[in-house]
Amino acid sequence: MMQNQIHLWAFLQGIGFFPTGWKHKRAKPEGVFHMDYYARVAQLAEQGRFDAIVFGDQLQSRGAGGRAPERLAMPTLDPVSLLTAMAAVTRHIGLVATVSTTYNTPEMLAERFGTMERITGGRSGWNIVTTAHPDTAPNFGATELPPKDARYRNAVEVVARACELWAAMDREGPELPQGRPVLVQAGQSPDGRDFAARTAEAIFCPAASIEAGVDFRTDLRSRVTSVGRNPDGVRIMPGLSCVLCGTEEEARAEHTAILDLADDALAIEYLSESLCCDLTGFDPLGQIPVDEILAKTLLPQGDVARSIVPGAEKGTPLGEFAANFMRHPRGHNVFIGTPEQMADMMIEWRDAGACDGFTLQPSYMPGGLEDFVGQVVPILQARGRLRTDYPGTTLRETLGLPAREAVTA
Ligand SMILES: Cc1cc2nc3c(=O)[nH]c(=O)nc-3n(C[C@H](O)[C@H](O)[C@H](O)COP(=O)(O)O)c2cc1C
Repeated sequence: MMQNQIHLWAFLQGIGFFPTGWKHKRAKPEGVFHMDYYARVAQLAEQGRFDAIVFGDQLQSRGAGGRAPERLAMPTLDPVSLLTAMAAVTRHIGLVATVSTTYNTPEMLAERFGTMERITGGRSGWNIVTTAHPDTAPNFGATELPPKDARYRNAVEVVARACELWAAMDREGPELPQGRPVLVQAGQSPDGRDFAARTAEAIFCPAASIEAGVDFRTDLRSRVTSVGRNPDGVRIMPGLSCVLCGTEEEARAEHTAILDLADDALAIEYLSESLCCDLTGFDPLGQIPVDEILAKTLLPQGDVARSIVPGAEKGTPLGEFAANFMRHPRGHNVFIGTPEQMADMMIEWRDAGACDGFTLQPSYMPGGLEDFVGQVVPILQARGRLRTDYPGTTLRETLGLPAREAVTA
């Protein structure tokens, strides 16, 4: 395997990572419910020699917080079905589906991923989440989510049981190509990191700076070591979005132009969604309605207060606050510059131990992915840091992971 290889994943949810990305002239929002769009982007990611494509899940009720899906263009398609369909038009790329342990039984999980594993010829991965959105509980006959520590305790048992079921399927034959899906995780809290350390073979995380990446990876690797696992058996893949142009100045102007595609209404919908509280009836020129938000939000009040009170104290109008909030990339790294500079940055992060690779979140789709594959991938390949072909047929081989470890509750 090449030295300090950069792994690449593609997070292709919706029409791009930027909330306004779907309004970009090179976005294709009309494609999001059509297979030819997904075929095209899957083949493009494979052409760029990405390890895997990842899709999230959203089990909460739609319309939460006043969101209008047609405006934000973030459709929720079932990730297992979607990725299995993408397998039919690709040959090597891995397919990582996010599925919750809180609202699925081990038997359902074993069946779905067992099918995906066989149908994709060993390219399946499971991004294990416990579901954090409070609007989900009513869809499953409950009033509230279980507390986070209970969700993670349950997740350990669910994953261990699902692994037993895959082992049984494998024994009964025909063998599962990888024995089980590659196990992926995306939790950030101490409970989430401990869970990842016990189970995950790859981790999708935010890291806004190289220092944040080094801190996260160092912490995770030490947690992995302390449970007796090999830290080299875990790939850490922070999110990375980008705006690329021929010069840095042009890229900055393009970034501003994309953000400026938002109007007050879109920004307030996005804020409503993020705060789990419908603000669409409030005047964009009025004050931030702190008391109403804290009374109505479904999220922990302390977290919400931390994000809105400083703006309210400065007297920032609601519309302006919402527009600024949209510019904040949820803790992920957004690179703005030339393709050469982006390749330099990626190599620097990898060599500093800030990551094993990146989860690309194109700012708009499919144009953002086309630019990355056409302009950055050849530079990384020319510098010997990105593969020019796949090493085998399974996702485990592509990730260069060591032999599977047992997962026990
Ligand atoms: C990059 C990233 C992607 C995530 N994707 C999903 C998802 O698709 N579905 C979901 O229910 N949770 C998702 N989560 C949420 C986490 O799995 C987790 O439930 C949440 O971060 C709260 O747990 P924590 O406090 O341990 O981070 C994601 C988290 C991160 C950091």
